[in-house]
Amino acid sequence: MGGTFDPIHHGHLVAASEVQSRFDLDEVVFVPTGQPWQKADRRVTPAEHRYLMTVVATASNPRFTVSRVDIDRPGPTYTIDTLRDLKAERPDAELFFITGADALAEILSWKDAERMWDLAHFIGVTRPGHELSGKGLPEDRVTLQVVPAMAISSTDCRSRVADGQPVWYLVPDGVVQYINKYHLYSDRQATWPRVDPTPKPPRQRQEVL
Ligand SMILES: Nc1ncnc2c1ncn2[C@@H]1O[C@H](COP(=O)(O)OP(=O)(O)OP(=O)(O)O)[C@@H](O)[C@H]1O
Ligand SMILES: O=C(O)c1ccc[n+]([C@@H]2O[C@H](COP(=O)([O-])O)[C@@H](O)[C@H]2O)c1
Repeated sequence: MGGTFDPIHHGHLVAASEVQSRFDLDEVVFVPTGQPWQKADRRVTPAEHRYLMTVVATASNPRFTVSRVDIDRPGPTYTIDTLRDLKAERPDAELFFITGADALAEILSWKDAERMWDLAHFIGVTRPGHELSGKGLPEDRVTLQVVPAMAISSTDCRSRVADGQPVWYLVPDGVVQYINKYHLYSDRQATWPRVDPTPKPPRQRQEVL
C-alpha cells in the first residue's frame, strides 16, 4: 500500500487489514512516498518522519511491514518504480497494490499507467466521500473491495493538530505521541526536504495533543 502517510491514520490501517484478510496476503508492505509529485503544490513532512510514523503504526501487526524503496529513490515517486523495486526484492511474489477510491480515480494520470497492470493486481477500496469505480480500467487487473468506512484523512489530522484539536483514535497512539514529540503540524514548519528528526526541546504547545 503506497501513500504519503502524512500522517498514517486508521483509514489506511483498516483498509490494509481488510485487504490482507480478504485476499489472504502473506504481507502488506506500506510504502511511504518520497516526493509525491501530484502533491507538489503543498508542504509535505520530511520523508524520514513519515517513514518512522508508518513504522510505529504498523509495528504490532506481524503481517505489516514498511519499505524504504520510495523514500530512498531520488526524484519524484512513481508507482511503476515502486512495483519494479518491490518485484526485484521479491521475485517470486505476486504483487497487489492497495489504493483508495480517490487515488484509483486518478490512476490513469500516473506515470506509465498502462505498464503498471502487468506488475501488480490493483485493489481499489471504498473511502467515504469518494465513488469507487473501475471504469476505464482493465477488469482482470483491478478488483473493487468494500472496507469499513473510516471518514479520516491525513489533511484533517494535520488541520486538527494545527488547530489544537485531538487526533487520539484517528491515528494510532504511538503516532499521536510521535507527532507531539517532534512538534509536527503544530506550526507547519516541517517542510520537505529539510529532514531533521532530532528531538527538539519541549515547548508550550505540547498540551494541545
Ligand atoms: N479513510 C480512508 N479509507 C480508505 N482509503 C484511504 C483512506 N485514507 C486514505 N486512503 C488511501 O490510502 C492511500 C494513501 O493515502 P494518503 O497517504 O494520501 O492519505 P490521505 O488521507 O488521502 O492524505 P491527504 O489528506 O494528505 O491527501 C491512498 O490510496 C488513499 O486513497
Ligand atoms: O505513479 C504515479 O505517477 C503516481 C501518482 C500519484 C500517486 N501515486 C501513488 O499513489 C499512492 C497514493 O498516493 P497519495 O499521493 O494519494 O498518498 C502512492 O503510492 C503514490 O506514490 C503514484
